[in-house]
Amino acid sequence: MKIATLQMNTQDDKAANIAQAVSLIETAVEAERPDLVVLPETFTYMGGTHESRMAAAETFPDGEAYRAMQEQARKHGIFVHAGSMNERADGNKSFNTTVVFDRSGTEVARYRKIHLFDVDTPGGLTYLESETVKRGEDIVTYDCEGVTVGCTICYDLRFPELYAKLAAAGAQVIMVPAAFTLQTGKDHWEVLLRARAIETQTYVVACGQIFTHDNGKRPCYGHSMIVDPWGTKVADCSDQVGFAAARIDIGYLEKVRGSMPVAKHHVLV
Ligand SMILES: O=C(O)CNC(=O)[C@H](CS)NC(=O)CCC(=O)C(=O)O
Repeated sequence: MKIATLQMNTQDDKAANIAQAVSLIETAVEAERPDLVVLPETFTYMGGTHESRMAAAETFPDGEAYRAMQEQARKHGIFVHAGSMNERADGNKSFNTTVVFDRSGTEVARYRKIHLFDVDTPGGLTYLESETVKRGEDIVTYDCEGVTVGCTICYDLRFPELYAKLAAAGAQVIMVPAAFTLQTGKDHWEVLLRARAIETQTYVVACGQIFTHDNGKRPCYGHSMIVDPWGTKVADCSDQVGFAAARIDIGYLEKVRGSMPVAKHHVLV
């Protein structure tokens, strides 16, 4: 199984964002022949006002972005892990939702971000995601032709208990679509991704936003990467709009888990 992580720069023009995603999928499919592609958090819309974001939010399955990603899955015969899209919720809020399509374009998973980013970052930018987003409650995994894939989004990365639960549910690959900030990302992103991969002995596939959003006000860190179950980075998008790919080797994962069976050695939980 081969996965490509597609690093984007999303702005406040939904049609242009969908076009950027489609173009990256086409190029990555041509170059890498992946079985699965993953897109970043809120790849359909970033910036704007609360009103314009709500206008760009969708109901599924009739939303424009939903249908475009479903069509890409079907057209190329690949799994599309559509990082996240704003899904309309009650009370003038949305869910921050991943939808996954299989090779036929059938929806196989839907995950709503559990941990919301209400944080003052060191650079002085304040984020209050819970003001506009409703949090999800369910832990989600899906089967990708014999490989179990777990869903997380961005700030979820800081909560290892979620990753432990996904691993306990059988996850061999854990996805992390994100819009990680430059301020936090430069010091924490790779450390956290590699730690989650090492402690769960899974492939961690991270897919971020790069450059600025919201009229230059919000820089994201990029460095979408794939980390293997030993904690080694095996692919990195660096700091550009583009993609990186890696092969998921379940034999290697089993070897790592077999020689160091940490899942069987927990005594405090
Ligand atoms: O709101 C949008 O437009 C897209 N979503 C985001 O940017 C989200 C919520 S504000 N960002 C994060 O979760 C960053 C986490 C992070 O950077 C960290 O944990 O350090």
